[in-house]
Amino acid sequence: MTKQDATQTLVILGASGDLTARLLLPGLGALLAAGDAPPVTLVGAGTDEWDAERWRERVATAFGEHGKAKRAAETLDRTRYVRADVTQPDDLRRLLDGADGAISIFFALPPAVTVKACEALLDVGLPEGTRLVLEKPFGTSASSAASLNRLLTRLAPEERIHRVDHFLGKSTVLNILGLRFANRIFEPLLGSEHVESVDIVFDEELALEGRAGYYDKAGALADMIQSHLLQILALLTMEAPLSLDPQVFRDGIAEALRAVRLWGGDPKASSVRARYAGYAGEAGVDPARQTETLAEIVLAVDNWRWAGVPFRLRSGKALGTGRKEAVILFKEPPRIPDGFRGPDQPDRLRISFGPDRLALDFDINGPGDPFVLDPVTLEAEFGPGELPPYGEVLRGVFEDDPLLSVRGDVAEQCWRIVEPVQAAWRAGEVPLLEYPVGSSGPQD
Ligand SMILES: O=C1O[C@H](COP(=O)(O)O)[C@@H](O)[C@H](O)[C@H]1O
Repeated sequence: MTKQDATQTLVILGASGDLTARLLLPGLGALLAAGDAPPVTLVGAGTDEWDAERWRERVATAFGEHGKAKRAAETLDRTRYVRADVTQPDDLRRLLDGADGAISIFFALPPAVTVKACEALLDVGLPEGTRLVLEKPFGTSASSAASLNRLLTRLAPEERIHRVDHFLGKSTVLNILGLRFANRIFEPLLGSEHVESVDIVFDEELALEGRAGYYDKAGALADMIQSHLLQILALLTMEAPLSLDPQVFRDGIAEALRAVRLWGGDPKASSVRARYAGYAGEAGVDPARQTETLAEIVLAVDNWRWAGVPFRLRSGKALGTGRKEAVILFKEPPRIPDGFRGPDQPDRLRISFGPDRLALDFDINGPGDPFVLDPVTLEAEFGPGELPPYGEVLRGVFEDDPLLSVRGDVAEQCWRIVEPVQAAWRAGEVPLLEYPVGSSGPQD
């Protein structure tokens, strides 16, 4: 039997939630249609009173056209929904009874419920080889992440624990590795000798999209910066790994993040928080909570290569322009020969996360007068990856390959980095600014 023929059971805890419908099931559908997918038995567990037909319809809608592919159609035929309280061992036992082949349990749950479900699983006892797949946010602080890590290691070894960061399944994000480590031309320039600053920006036009229940408790800092943007920062700053072996590669990520601190150590000078006008009145929002919908922090990567280079990480919702890119701004040349005239645009490498594109901005002698400088841009399109990010994440899970999942110590590091900012915000040391919907964010 080949690896592709080995049956898998995917149990989704939190199956009636938004994440399952919006991202997880479409990702599964795409993976099942991709050709080399294993047969997957899908079990959905949630608190809603759904019958089998309602669940099947939900899965079929999320699969869309992919549902016609052989593997996806088989999954649709076999899928079942179980109404369950996933914090109760007896309910969990019922879910796992009769599971085929290797089991993956996906926790699409809020952090507090995830902890309770893991505690209940200790009572159940898991079949050998079970994988645990955990959505972000992984804990709510460095210490809660550490205690969740301790709990998880009582259930499964680290290599079977997949902490999901779907940005690590995005082809452009992964292309940072190819760009840096499969070419000679960029890597020698990446460091404090040549780089002035780095911006990692994920500005969205989207607002809450009916996700207030989750988002209002998380806020932009935890939703985007503590997780996704720090992973991008790690990929941009890590040293060349010896290989893409998960242990080696994730050691590199961990080492990069261990060097990260708040720029200047002062959250008042190095962070901005804001929310869009009208947010407090939206359905499901608790105005007393002071949740930010835009966060910005400046970080230092305090190691030999990057010391002195500020990294600005920013993400916001309901903005006028969806700007999603990492921009590496290079220093001015030491001297431009006398006699050159014209525009002097900064040299920049822009890695865009949607549309997936790479652009290099620099100056050359343009047409006409040879001593007049013209700005030019070299662009390359990446094209989409074979699978959407959640499809890529699930492929890693089914293949027992934790390469694209966040290791336990890394999750703790990411909280360690943002905690001084969270503490200063909670203490009211940094004002909560407001910005109009559709604007470019708070004005200075
Ligand atoms: O995880 C999240 O990511 C999305 C942005 O990622 P995308 O792949 O959908 O572009 C963000 O909108 C959401 O708030 C956050 O939870």
